[in-house]
Amino acid sequence: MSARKPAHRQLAAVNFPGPSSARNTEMGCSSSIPRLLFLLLSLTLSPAYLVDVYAGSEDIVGGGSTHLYGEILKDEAVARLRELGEVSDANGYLERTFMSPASVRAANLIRQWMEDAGLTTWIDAMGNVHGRVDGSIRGAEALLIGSHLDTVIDAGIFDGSLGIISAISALKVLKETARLEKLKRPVEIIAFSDEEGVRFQSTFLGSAALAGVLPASALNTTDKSGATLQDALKKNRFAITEESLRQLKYDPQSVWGYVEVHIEQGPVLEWVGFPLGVVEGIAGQTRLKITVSGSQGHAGTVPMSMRQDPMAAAAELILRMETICKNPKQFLSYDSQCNDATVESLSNSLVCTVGEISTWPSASNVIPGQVTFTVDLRAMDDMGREAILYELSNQIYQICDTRSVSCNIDRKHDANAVLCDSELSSQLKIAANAAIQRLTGEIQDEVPVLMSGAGHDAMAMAHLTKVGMLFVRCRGGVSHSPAEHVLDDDVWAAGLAMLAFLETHM
Ligand SMILES: NC(=O)N[C@H](N)C(=O)O
Repeated sequence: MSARKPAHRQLAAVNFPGPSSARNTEMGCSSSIPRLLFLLLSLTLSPAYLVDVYAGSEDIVGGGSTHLYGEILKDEAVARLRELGEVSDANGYLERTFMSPASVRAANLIRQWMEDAGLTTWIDAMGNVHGRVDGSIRGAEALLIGSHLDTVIDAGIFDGSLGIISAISALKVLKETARLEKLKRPVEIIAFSDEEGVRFQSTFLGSAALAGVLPASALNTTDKSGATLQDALKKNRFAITEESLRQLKYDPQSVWGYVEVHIEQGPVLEWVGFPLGVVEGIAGQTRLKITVSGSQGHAGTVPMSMRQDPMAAAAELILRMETICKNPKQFLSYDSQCNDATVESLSNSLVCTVGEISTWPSASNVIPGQVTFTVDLRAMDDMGREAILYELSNQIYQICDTRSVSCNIDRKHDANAVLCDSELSSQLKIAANAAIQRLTGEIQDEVPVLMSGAGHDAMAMAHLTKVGMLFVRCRGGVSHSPAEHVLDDDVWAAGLAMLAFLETHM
């Protein structure tokens, strides 16, 4: 890896607390929910507020005791998370992007663990790892459980991996207790090959292929080195063609639903003192690549008044974007598309980020000829997100005109907001409550219900089937950072919740 790792500052990611019951079925202009209200309510109601609910849990439940399967759901799961966290393409930090050597090693490791849990395994043409056990009822629809094996650059070890490992552990418990064959429906764990979208900028490659929403044109998308997605797969002996991509799509009739466990990546569960939460919905997202082209020149000779400097233009564009995203209300005109509800929803959920920027030719004594940067924009309200994108584009073109540089906006990725299935969510809530009760020996308040600001494979899988998600508390809400941390006991709680959920399918 060429980049040197800089010193880290910790920043908490943000998820949006949601109301305590699943009901709002519309993500358009009318989806206005006072989300902070729920958080405040939870803070008042929860006796465990800001308290580690497992303080002293070893005494209460006897760490590693058989009935709570601590050896598998906690000790082994944590050891595996650490082992997988070492599988990296970089020296000294975690980086595992789509089809990299480390991601291939990770896929093989996960496959071994799936086999150890008694599952039949295979790796498909998009590099997704599958582990499946048949159900006792012939022809029953399958329960799919998944998360992703790829990571961001300088990642934490729980993002994605926790969902895969907690599911494998829960199934391993069923195997060890001779209950695997009691499952009525087939259960299939899928470790998706790409969710972060770091290499090709188009996220959910693995899950979108299985859901049948990855267009054939995606095979020609290029990474920074100019390699296509198809090349990247071919290099690892996955001979994907348009036809084989089509064949990856699951028949919706053969699938019962999709469930995903994931770290929260935000601070709410920690605030309210719960290890687990149920996800009500996931924010929609758009990724843009903006290219600003100006006039390349000598840093010492071109007078300031004669410059067409794309770097200064990019700086202005980025600051304008920040202003719009901080105050959407000031920039949107109210019409039938954009009413009070949309604006309120945007005010609560809109976030915009420039995470990557590059310049050409990138030398201190050269006025750049070109600057390219990414924009990641998310909101719970899809119409509101469109309205912001429209406003942002207008402002970008205006600024570029004024500065006599040219701008190109390339829309690299879009995913609409998704609502989790209410029935699946209640089942997950019951499972999470059961897990917490079994671990603490106490009856707690109901597990919280949250909105997710982060994107998940569940967004792609929602095109195929109903989806449900369980969040796991992480320290300080920090994610996409090596400081990401989940308590061992919370890993245990996640495994127990998955086990309780699987037991309802027996
Ligand atoms: N869970 C995640 O971090 N997912 C995405 N890749 C994202 O939100 O960008």
